[in-house]
Amino acid sequence: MPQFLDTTDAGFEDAFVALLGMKREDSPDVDAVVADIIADVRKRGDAAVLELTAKFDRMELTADKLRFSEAEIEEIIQQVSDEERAALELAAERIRAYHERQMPEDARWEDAAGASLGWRWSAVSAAGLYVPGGLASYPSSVLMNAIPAKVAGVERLAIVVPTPDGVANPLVLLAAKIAGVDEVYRIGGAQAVAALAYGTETIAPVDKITGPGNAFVAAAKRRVFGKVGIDMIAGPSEILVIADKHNDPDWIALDLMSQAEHDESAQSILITDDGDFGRAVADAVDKRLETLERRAIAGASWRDFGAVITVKDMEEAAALSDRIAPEHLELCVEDADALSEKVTHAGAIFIGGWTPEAIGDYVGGPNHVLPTARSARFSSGLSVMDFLKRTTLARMTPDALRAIGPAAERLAKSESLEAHGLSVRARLDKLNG
Ligand SMILES: NC(=O)c1ccc[n+]([C@@H]2O[C@H](COP(=O)([O-])OP(=O)(O)OC[C@H]3O[C@@H](n4cnc5c(N)ncnc54)[C@H](O)[C@@H]3O)[C@@H](O)[C@H]2O)c1
Ligand SMILES: N[C@H](CO)Cc1c[nH]c[nH+]1
Ligand SMILES: [Zn+2]
Repeated sequence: MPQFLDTTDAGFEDAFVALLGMKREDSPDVDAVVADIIADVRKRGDAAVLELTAKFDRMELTADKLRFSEAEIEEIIQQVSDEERAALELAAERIRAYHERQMPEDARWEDAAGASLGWRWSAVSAAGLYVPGGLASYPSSVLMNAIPAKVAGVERLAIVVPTPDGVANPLVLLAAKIAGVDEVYRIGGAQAVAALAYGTETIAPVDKITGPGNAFVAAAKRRVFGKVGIDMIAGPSEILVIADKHNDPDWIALDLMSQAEHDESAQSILITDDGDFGRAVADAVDKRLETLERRAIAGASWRDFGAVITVKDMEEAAALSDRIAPEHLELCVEDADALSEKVTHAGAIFIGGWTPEAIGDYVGGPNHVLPTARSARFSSGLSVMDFLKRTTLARMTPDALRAIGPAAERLAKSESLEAHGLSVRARLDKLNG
């Protein structure tokens, strides 16, 4: 059973704070394991990656097999049906169209002092894209990672994807081909993140690592940050549904289960202003869990991290939602647009009862790589911006230097940085003859 909370209960605040603080993806145990894995890959390169792949993905490889060859890819993707290919192509098209709109503009202007100022965007040179593959396989995550990178103009795209027991998903490889990925490596977990960050004999290091993954992947990305850039912490999935009693409890139950089935560490929460409706949804979940194929994972996640919270009204629901800062927020209420305006901290909002979160996972257009574990308070879903850097531009004319140079000299003196001040003064002296 998930937790049942009611904001009118005396112990609500403590219980809610405990819910927010649940350790799902940054436990010290996970971090210690990950620290050792990264150190091992840094020290022993391919040899460590091969050993760890044998251990965690039950696959004996040699270094020359770490990367899928072109010929292998072409052979494996023959297994994809026309229907699957069409669905992938539709998804790719919609994701590309959405992300093309995100491209920012360069800027250059002259200000009142006569200085020419601006900025210029440029893509990172090489990106490593993590595609999960442990408990489920994610061709959709190939598209969600690679398409924004391509739109941004990244030159080299390298995917890492675990293939447990050596079983490769043909759709993952086809998605990589559709999106224009250059290299695909059959490795996963912290060892793959370390290989991308530090490089090995066969894997050249990248500049930025993006993509979702389980707790080990999330911890590894935290640890390699600084050596490379990372997008965000996109760990075990989460959904918060705010729903009133006018919904079908079974639809809401399925929406909650859609994220619970990703991982035992996933989290699904329902907030409703009707306690009886909350119970009905929980009953519907139990019923669905009897037959759901992934009931072991979904049931564990629902039992350990799930919650049904009854609130007084939707204002209170929005306030609690902002404290949770969920990865996905579904608003299944009468005026969903109005309620969405009241929410600030969420990775992605799905507005109205006709928008199941799963549409966003595949074909909506927005990215499904989203911040988890309350990091939506300060980060956003994957976008072209994650693959771009902004370089600022400044050009002084003699008049501009005359106008603003003395203030720079004054501030340099105040900071006791003599050479700074002198570098300006030398030019001003020249201008003053
Ligand atoms: N937030 C997002 O945007 C988003 C999107 C898609 C998926 N996800 C999440 O991605 C995750 C995918 O997880 P997954 O497990 O299916 O695949 P994964 O590829 O993230 O993890 C599999 C790897 O984990 C490593 N691993 C497993 N057990 C380990 C252990 N005991 N010690 C060290 N390493 C270990 C192995 O190396 C294995 O290759 C799920 O949590 C899902 O919810 C999140
Ligand atoms: N819901 C996941 C993000 O948390 C993304 C995904 C891919 N496939 C299915 N779901
Ligand atoms: Zn999903």
